[in-house]
Amino acid sequence: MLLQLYNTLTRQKEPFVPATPGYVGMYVCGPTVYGDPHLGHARGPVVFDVLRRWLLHQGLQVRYVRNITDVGHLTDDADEGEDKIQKRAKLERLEPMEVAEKYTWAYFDAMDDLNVLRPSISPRAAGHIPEQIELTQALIEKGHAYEKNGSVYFRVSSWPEYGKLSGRNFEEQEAGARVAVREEKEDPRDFALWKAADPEHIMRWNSPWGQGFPGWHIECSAMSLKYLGEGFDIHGGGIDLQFPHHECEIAQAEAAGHAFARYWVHHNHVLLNGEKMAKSTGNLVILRDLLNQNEPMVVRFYLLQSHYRSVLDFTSAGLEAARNGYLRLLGAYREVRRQLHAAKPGKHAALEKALDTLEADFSQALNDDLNTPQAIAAFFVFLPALNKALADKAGKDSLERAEKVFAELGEGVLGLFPARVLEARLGGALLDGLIQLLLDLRERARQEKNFALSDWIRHRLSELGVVVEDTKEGPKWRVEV
Ligand SMILES: Nc1ncnc2c1ncn2[C@@H]1O[C@H](COP(=O)(O)OP(=O)(O)OP(=O)(O)O)[C@@H](O)[C@H]1O
Ligand SMILES: [Zn+2]
Repeated sequence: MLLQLYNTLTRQKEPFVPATPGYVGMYVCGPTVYGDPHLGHARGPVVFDVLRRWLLHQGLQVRYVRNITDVGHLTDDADEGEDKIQKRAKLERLEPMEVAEKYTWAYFDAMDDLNVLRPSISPRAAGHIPEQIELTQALIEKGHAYEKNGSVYFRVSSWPEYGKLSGRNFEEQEAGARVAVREEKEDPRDFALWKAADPEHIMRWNSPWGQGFPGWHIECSAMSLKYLGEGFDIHGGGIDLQFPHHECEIAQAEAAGHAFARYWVHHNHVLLNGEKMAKSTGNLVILRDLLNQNEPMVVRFYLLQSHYRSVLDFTSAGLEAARNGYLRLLGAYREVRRQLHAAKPGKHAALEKALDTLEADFSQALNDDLNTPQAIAAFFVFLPALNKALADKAGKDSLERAEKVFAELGEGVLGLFPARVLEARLGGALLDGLIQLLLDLRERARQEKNFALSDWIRHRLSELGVVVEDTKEGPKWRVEV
């Protein structure tokens, strides 16, 4: 395995070696489902989707867990404020779980449109309360957590390694705990594992410490360990989660005696007007609007055109440029598929050579810390040679190989060419109507026993990639280009 990944924990690129040969366990922090996803929410899922697809392409088996936070994420990261979902529920006059359900599906729908493979497991925090209580109990037993007035806090002073992921020193950790430091905490850096529920708090469960709800960080430690086991391979998320969220996840798991994630991969932010796109500030582009107004693959292509560790400042001009680039690649892929129908056997030397280069450059790019812009660039370098070969009416063997490379790398790994896009019926109702007209003509020719004409119509359609099948219900057609 030649993949090098930048590991936030060691602050360097490292060769990726799975803990168990042949298998990869990967956990990515998912959304807190209290509002419509924005474009920023799509970046992580798309980037980690390509990582997952690249690992699958190497023949590895991947278990990919991406959680849904439906409880415990407060409006203030420093353990204060209201539960984000409960707050939204009051505004929308819904049950908190109705809010969670509504926005979970909005998120999943957007991910489907973006051709993001569904996770192997999408665990919900509210469905894993016993696991979170158990981990909290283990931490109390080991002296790394304490109960106060029905809430439980992690005792940061008992865990010297706290700070190793973010590199934050003592003062900087305190700064993270800024506002309204609760008097019941021994140390301002301590963070909640369990919170006692105020009388008006709706989302509450029984626990050994009375009725309450889990802290935000504990769900990810509990659920990743449950589904991926000790010392699992990759943990991902946005860089805003490095501190405190991921720092706390590590402390909770390791202080309880578990080996935790080995590679920490963090993607950078999508910006709007130079500021982080964020729900809480309203500085955002709603993902659904973008997907309705644009071919979702253009949005995916746009996200992959920058390296995941760089910021991506969203502009309409940038999206427009991505559309042009994407359509050039898609057009070339479609033309390969179209010419395949009529191609004669044989190889095209220059195309073969260009394919060798593309495959080598593509692998090198993705193995270098998932350099998707470089991998996409390899396709653009390939285009002139491909277009020349198409103009030359290249032989079928080479065209088949070109098609395979588009299918396996362009769709299989980058996820840019789902069947939906390849088979899009450009022209919609008019095209449908015209094809139906030709099929009706063919039917008439057959009734008049003019089989030469009916076969000729069918043949000409098939040259255009329209495949006609005679069924009991009459002729059916589909476009294969
Ligand atoms: N602008 C952004 N660019 C990239 N990733 C983002 C952006 N905003 C949020 N994320 C990522 O989306 C995931 C889910 O975020 P979450 O729903 O928990 O809160 P949030 O949306 O970040 O809240 P807010 O938008 O108010 O900052 C996290 O991994 C986070 O890093
Ligand atoms: Zn998490």
